[in-house]
Amino acid sequence: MKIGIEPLTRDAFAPFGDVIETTGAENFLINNGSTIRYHDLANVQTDAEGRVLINIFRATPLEYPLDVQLVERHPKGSQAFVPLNDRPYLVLVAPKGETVRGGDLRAFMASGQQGVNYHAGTWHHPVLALHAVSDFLVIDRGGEGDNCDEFYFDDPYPILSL
Ligand SMILES: NC(=O)N[C@@H](O)C(=O)O
Ligand code: NI
Repeated sequence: MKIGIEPLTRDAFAPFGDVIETTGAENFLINNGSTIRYHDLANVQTDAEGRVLINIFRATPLEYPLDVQLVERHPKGSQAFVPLNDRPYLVLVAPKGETVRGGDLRAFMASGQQGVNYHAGTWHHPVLALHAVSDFLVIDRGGEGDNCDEFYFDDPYPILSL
């Protein structure tokens, strides 16, 4: 069984987190009218013991069709990915919960102008670059304690083809 790949929209992604893009975003002029501020695009979450990190992930594309072996979640905070090379990439998520059913997996094609912010606890596949090594600005939670739960499927599920 293959997952269908959906276009990434705020509404479709709402159960999993935020879409970071200018389209449809609240915005207003600042800097004496020379700059548009696209305001409050994502809910950055961290626990009291953590702090917010700004990172860059340089991701190498995996082999496709992809055997989805695992998803992971970060219970202590959100994790945002913003593409820096204007290249599309894949987002693979599943609803919060203690286990993941393969049938609950959702795949989205993100454009090079769209970032995503996984809310704390959202199951997701590690970053899925396409076509070429791609850089992502990543905003997530740093600090003490384990903040990465992994869930492995009994069988690679499902084949994700492009
Ligand atoms: N492990 C790590 O920092 N990366 C993953 O969380 C990911 O979502 O790519
Ligand atoms: Ni992650």
